[in-house]
Formats: sequence, structure tokens, C-alpha cells
Amino acid sequence: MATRVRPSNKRCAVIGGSGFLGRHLVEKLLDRGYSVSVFDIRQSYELSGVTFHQGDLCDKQALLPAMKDVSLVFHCASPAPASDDRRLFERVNIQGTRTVIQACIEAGVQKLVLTSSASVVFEGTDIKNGREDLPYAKKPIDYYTETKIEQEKLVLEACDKEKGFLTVAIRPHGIFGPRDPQLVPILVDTARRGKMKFIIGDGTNLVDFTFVENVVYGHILAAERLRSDSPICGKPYHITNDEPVRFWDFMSEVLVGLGYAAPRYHLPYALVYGLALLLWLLALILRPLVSFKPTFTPMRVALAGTHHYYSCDRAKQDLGYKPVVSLKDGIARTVQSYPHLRQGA
Ligand SMILES: NC(=O)C1=CN([C@@H]2O[C@H](COP(=O)(O)OP(=O)(O)OC[C@H]3O[C@@H](n4cnc5c(N)ncnc54)[C@H](OP(=O)(O)O)[C@@H]3O)[C@@H](O)[C@H]2O)C=CC1
Ligand SMILES: CC(C)=CCC[C@@H](C)[C@H]1CC[C@H]2C3=C(CC[C@]12C)[C@@]1(C)CCC(=O)C[C@@H]1CC3
Repeated sequence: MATRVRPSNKRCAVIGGSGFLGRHLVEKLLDRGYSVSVFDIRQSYELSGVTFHQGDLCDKQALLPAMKDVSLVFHCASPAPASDDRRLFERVNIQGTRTVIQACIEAGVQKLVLTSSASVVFEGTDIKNGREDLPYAKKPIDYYTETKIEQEKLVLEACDKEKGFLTVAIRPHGIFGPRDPQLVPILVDTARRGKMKFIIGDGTNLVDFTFVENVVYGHILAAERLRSDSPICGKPYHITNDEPVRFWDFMSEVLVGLGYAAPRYHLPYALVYGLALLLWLLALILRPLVSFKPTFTPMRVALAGTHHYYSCDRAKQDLGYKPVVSLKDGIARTVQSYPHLRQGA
């Protein structure tokens, strides 16, 4: 009878390892002596110590080779929130995550760490220092978040100490850092189109923005602390910079760092939200005739004009988490990493 190779606890797989967070995670895992297999729908780089497996995570047969002899899997793949494609989110984040869980169990993987999102509890109204025991949003802000909720439930419910399959979910918020394809590029694009002149509301709303290396650190701590006798099995954890900042101060600091003017004029929140809602309805009605994507969607206006920051006390207590990069240093490193997005470049 063929003997089964015992998976090494320093061998792991990163699903979504070609993406922004995934690649930072892969780099840190290599630093810590792990060998890594990346599974992603695309291959965006090459790195020694990393084996790439290209495929769709909804395909179990494609996933299995990436999990061979692996004891730990990180699942940080998702379609981009901006795609707003309900069927794609359902297929990848819900059905695909079921497939990931089945493949893990079949391949003998012992630990699964999911990248969820703090937004699973956000309904577009203020959250101040929200803890993990807040209920899931009944009215999530978009389809993407709706499927992130189902995905998190699936992964946490799959935790089974008897069967030796342990799971945990990390809920980051507002990830930023070098190579981020979303936050800074959207901000600069908005500024270049002359639309970053206005502050929505009074500009005092506090939000968490989390430097990518802190998010990576939270994932690795969770993976390494995930044992059948630890309190973290089957639980979600907020991972933030633990320094809530005014949304508009953060945006202004990034803009000014890149040579653009900070927004100055205030607009009432209710007015902008109402206009965004009208635009969104118009885009929906006109979709069969013309397709346009408004910059100011109701979801974006809510993100820009409300408080949404989260306590990471549970992560501090159970994981020994503490941010490793301050917000100030994170912003400086991010701004430096985007020479091509500077004003005039
Ligand atoms: N960025 C943020 O601020 C936050 C992100 N998160 C979560 O963190 C995770 C990582 O996000 P981020 O790094 O920003 O996202 P990215 O889009 O940069 O990375 C996700 C990766 O997954 C890939 N992918 C998408 N669909 C599939 C599929 N069917 N099969 C295999 N791979 C696939 C993507 O490929 P492609 O690019 O071709 O689609 C991409 O390479 C996600 O789960 C996201 O929900 C949570 C909170 C905040
Ligand atoms: C905190 C958090 C969850 C951030 C996630 C990233 C994006 C949702 C934001 C990144 C840049 C933001 C942005 C706006 C909304 C939210 C973001 C897209 C605006 C469109 C809000 C309205 C404006 O006045 C312009 C803003 C540009 C940047």
C-alpha cells in the first residue's frame, strides 16, 4: 500500500496569490520559511520558492494539485468589488468557496484561513468600534458584500475539530499599500478628472484603513495559532491598523503626497447620497441602451460619509496581534510606491 506523504506544516497554498493581498502574503510566507503553492485564475509574477497553478477555484480538479502535501490553505481570492456582477460573485465567492472546502477536506488539508471583510456587518450607517459579535448585515451595501457574508458563514461552519479540519476568518478593512489596484488608483483617477474637490458631509467621519503588511501579519498569526485547543477555531477576527482616521484626512494625505490638491468644499451627505441613488437608478434603467458607471455610487458615498471603524481587541487577545506598520509609515510607503500616479507623471 502506498504510504501517504504527511503534509509539511511549512508547506501552504494561497488561493488568490496573484492578487494584491495574496502576493504580499506569499512574499511574507517565503520570508518565514514556508514553501508556497499559488492558485489563481492568472499568474502575475514569478518568484523562487513558489509553484504556480493557474485555474478557476470553482473547479475542484484544478484545485487539488495545488493542495497536494499542503497542511495550510489561505483563501484570499475574489472577483473585484467594482465588477458589480452578481452572478460572478455568487459563483466564485459562494459556490467556489464550497468547492475550496471540499477540495481541502479531500486533500487532507488541516487548516483553512479565509480573507473575509469587516464590511460583512456594514449596512451604510455608522459603526463605531464595531466588535465581531455585531450581527451580519441584513441589508449588505452591495452584491459583493452579500456573497462575502455567505462565504464567511460557509468557512466558519466547516470548522470541525473531530475531523481535524480547522478554520478561521480574517476581516480586514480598507486595505492599502504598494501595488493596490483599487484605492489609490480610483482616488487618483477621480482627482485627475477634477472630481476630488468636495468633502461629503462635515469630514469628521472616522474609518479604518489598514496597511497591507498588517493584514498579512494577522493572517499568519491566525494560521499559526489555529490548533484544536485554541479559542480561535471557527471564529472571525477584525484586523485593522487600530488607528481610525478621518476618511477625508486619509484621502487628502495620499492626494497631497502625490502632488494633487486636497478636497476643500463641503457638500451635505443627504444631498450627495440622494443624487448618487438617482444616478444609480438611471444607470439601471438605461442599461439596455447605454452602459455607464457613475463614480458616485450610493455604496461609495456611504463609505466616504459615515463612520466605520472596528475594534481589533479580540485579535489582540487571542492572536497576540498588534499592527507592525503605523498608518503614517504605511501612507508614506504607499505614496512612494506610485511614482507613475504622481501629478504630472
Ligand atoms: N482590498 C480591500 O480593501 C479588501 C479586500 N478584502 C478581501 O481580501 C481578498 C483579497 O483582496 P485583494 O487582494 O484586494 O483582491 P485582488 O483582486 O487583488 O486579488 C484577488 C485575486 O483572486 C483572483 N481570482 C478571482 N476570481 C478567481 C477565481 N474564480 N479563481 C481563482 N482566482 C480568482 C483574482 O484574479 P483577477 O484579478 O483576474 O480577478 C486576483 O488575482 C478578497 O477576498 C477580498 O474580498 C477584504 C476587505 C478589504
Ligand atoms: C475604507 C474602505 C472600505 C475603503 C475601500 C476602498 C474603496 C471603496 C474606496 C477607495 C477610494 C474611495 C473613494 C471614494 C469612495 C470609496 C473608495 C472607492 C469616492 C468615490 C467617494 C466620493 C468622492 O467624493 C470621491 C471618492 C474617491 C475615492
